[in-house]
Amino acid sequence: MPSKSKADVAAFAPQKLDCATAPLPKDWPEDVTYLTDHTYSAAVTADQRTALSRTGSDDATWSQIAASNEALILPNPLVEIRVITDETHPACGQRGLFAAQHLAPDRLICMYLGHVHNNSLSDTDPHSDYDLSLDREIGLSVDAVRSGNESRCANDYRGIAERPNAEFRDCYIQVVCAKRKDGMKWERRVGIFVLSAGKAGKRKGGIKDGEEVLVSYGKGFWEGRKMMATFRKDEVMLKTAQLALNA
Ligand SMILES: C[S@@+](CC[C@H](N)C(=O)[O-])C[C@H]1O[C@@H](n2cnc3c(N)ncnc32)[C@H](O)[C@@H]1O
Repeated sequence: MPSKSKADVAAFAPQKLDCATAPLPKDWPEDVTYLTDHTYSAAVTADQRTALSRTGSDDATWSQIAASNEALILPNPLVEIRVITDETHPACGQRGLFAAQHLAPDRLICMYLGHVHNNSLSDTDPHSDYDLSLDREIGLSVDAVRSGNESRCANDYRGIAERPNAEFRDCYIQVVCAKRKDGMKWERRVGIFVLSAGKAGKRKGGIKDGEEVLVSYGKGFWEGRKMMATFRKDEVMLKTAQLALNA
């Protein structure tokens, strides 16, 4: 297993979360199911599921997140979803994710939850803007278009700020497992983390209370949207993608 950070493992106390009774975050979209954990497509094989809890040589440095981590409380107390009303914001009218308190460098903000599917064409929604690779080697991604948590509201920094203040990072999370002696196992997830302070400490301030949490989707995301917009003759989508690419 990867090395454990003391802060992450000190207070292990698995939470039993109930989707049906968990209160929804403020401004949660009505047509999207709020998830307390991933759901899995029937096309995901037992081997792929098992591979998610197997560790490899590249992941020795990944954080291990205990079930007691504050970012796993529902709704997440570290962030708040807001509908953006600022007309200069490129995602005006949509939602964004904002810090509800100061967030220090490297802190886990939230897990990227959604429907885990395999990367075959038949199990992938090509129109989803919420699909994130979980593990390329295992061939799994997580799509939050119809179900997810606060993380699905994180916008890309382009056209909003000079640079991102957060990033998607691979990690392990403690999950309950009746088959194991100790009743738990580590399973891989992707989380949104505050960027590290950097060697020169330029980002040591982390994310301020009230600041928008901004990640980078990567240039490929916007190039893909540009291509789709051209194909669909969707002028608004094309303009947004071009603006993001120019930013
Ligand atoms: C994962 S969602 C982010 C949350 C989204 N704003 C919402 O309300 O659900 C991705 C979509 O958000 C919008 N978006 C995110 N970052 C943007 C940016 N920098 N400029 C313009 N639109 C952005 C785009 O419509 C994109 O397809």
